[in-house]
Amino acid sequence: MAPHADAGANGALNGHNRAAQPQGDLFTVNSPDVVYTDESITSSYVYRTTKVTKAPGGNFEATPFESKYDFKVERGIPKVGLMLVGWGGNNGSTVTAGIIANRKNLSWPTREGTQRANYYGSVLMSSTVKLGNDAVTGGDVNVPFHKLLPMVHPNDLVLGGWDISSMNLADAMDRAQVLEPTLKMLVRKEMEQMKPLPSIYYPDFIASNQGDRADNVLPGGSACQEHLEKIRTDIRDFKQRNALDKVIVLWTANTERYADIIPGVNDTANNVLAAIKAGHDEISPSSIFATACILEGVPFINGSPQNTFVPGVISLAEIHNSYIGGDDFKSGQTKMKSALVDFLISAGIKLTSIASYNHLGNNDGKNLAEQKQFRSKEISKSNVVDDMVAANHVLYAEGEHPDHTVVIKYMPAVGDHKRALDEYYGELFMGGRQTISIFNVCEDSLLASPLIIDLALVTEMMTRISWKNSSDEEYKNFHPVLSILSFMLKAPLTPPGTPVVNALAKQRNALCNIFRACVGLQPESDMTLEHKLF
Ligand SMILES: NC(=O)c1ccc[n+]([C@@H]2O[C@H](COP(=O)([O-])OP(=O)(O)OC[C@H]3O[C@@H](n4cnc5c(N)ncnc54)[C@H](O)[C@@H]3O)[C@@H](O)[C@H]2O)c1
Ligand SMILES: O=P([O-])([O-])O[C@@H]1[C@@H](O)[C@H](O)[C@@H](O)[C@H](O)[C@@H]1O
Repeated sequence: MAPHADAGANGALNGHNRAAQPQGDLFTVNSPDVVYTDESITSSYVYRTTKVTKAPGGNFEATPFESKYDFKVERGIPKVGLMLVGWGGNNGSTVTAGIIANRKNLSWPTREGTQRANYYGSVLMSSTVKLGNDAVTGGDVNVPFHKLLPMVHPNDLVLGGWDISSMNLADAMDRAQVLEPTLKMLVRKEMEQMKPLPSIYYPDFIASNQGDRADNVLPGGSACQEHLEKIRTDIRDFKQRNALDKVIVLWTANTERYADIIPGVNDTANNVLAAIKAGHDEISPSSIFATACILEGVPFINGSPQNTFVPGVISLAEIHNSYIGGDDFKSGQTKMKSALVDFLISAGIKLTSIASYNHLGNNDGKNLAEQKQFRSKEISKSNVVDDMVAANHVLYAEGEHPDHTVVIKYMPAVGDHKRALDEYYGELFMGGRQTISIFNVCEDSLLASPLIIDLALVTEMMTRISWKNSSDEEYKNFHPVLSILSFMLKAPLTPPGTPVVNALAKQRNALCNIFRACVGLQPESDMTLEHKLF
């Protein structure tokens, strides 16, 4: 166990902080509201908001409001398995190779010189957050995001999963054509031993052009209880075989078509379970995976845009208090959009049209070449500006919004190196016009793989955080729908009836400030009054 924390800069560590820091903690919070034990960090937190009411005359009345919450974080770092659905795909094989390369601290020759393994593109592993200001100099003190709480390190993730293609992960890595041969050589031996489990394959849900790789499928061509039970067994076996403390399942398989919402079939938890038992053909493979995970109490995250979480699956997650999250990794073109649109509109510039075109040549692009699968992606890529537009009624009247079009074309020649071309067109002061054109080569799998890591690590961290109203006795989980994951996702799933936030900065702030609250720290306001009030 690490030695006791040194006295803080002001030498004022109180008795609460006497517990030794477990290996890896970068800081302790010196506050009577934060208590450290070897097992947990508990904090009493005042959550300050502003309640707004509309006065009779039409003006608003703003009232500061305080809620008192207690948070508890389990400090012990568990042994975690990450099971990927679609493990043999571009993202699955790339993230696997990346974790192996980091775990072994590999470096390899490239035409630009020696490249070292890294986790660039992971907000947790490669970005920092402001902890506070140096008590002596007043300068900002920034710490790695993943050091805010005692998080699992991605190097320690045990990887497994399923694929309808039987290809081992080394050959899948070759098929993906994402990584340098010099790197592939260094991880090939370990990846050759990695073979995806056979999976559920209902041809109607993904493009017909995917049939040629489906040589690793469970028998039976539509929803059935046997498939549900097989996936549950696979999860339990993987956990037991690897002596894991917990498992997380993440969908990075092909984009499915939307499932029709059918009363009596997938509208309630019981109806979904009954429909699976009856073999109803409108239950998708991804919904079966989600149901299996919920029944096993294993978090399930959807990295694709389809409506895996039909109402009945969401209800099932609520009943079983099991975490789900999604949808659709926010990796390149849309991530840029969620930042740029927020910047432009919050700067008072009236965006009037957004044209988003891209072409790519990987298997994802091949699957999206069919209309039903493209439609799933078009929906997730189109709704990302809604909250930012609706928040600015100075620029936009009720119901008014920019023209917005999304085009995706399959061009095999460019492989995983997706070309995104965007035009943002808007109105300026006194009738001026602005045109912003962006040409963005998004390396699809190299951008998505770190998001898989962030989604897995944040989800696992949430399983070790509980909360209660300060007046309550019992701690409890957050709501089963993990909207805290939104920074990594195009179409964030939120608890029923709650608003969707797409603005990238707000999403990152929410993630950071919730983690800060778990150790009793208020949000970083950026007011820096200490540098203004002289
Ligand atoms: N930048 C990105 O790569 C990015 C961004 C956002 C979303 N996504 C989504 O992530 C998913 C994966 O992307 P990718 O580039 O790795 O695609 P990919 O086609 O290379 O990989 C998908 C894998 O899933 C497998 N598969 C299909 N149906 C399956 C099933 N029912 N069970 C198990 N495996 C199944 C396929 O055989 C394939 O190996 C896609 O849905 C894509 O839209 C990708
Ligand atoms: O995240 P992003 O770059 O906006 O969106 C991407 C799409 O533009 C691309 O066509 C698709 O293949 C990827 O799966 C991803 O969804």
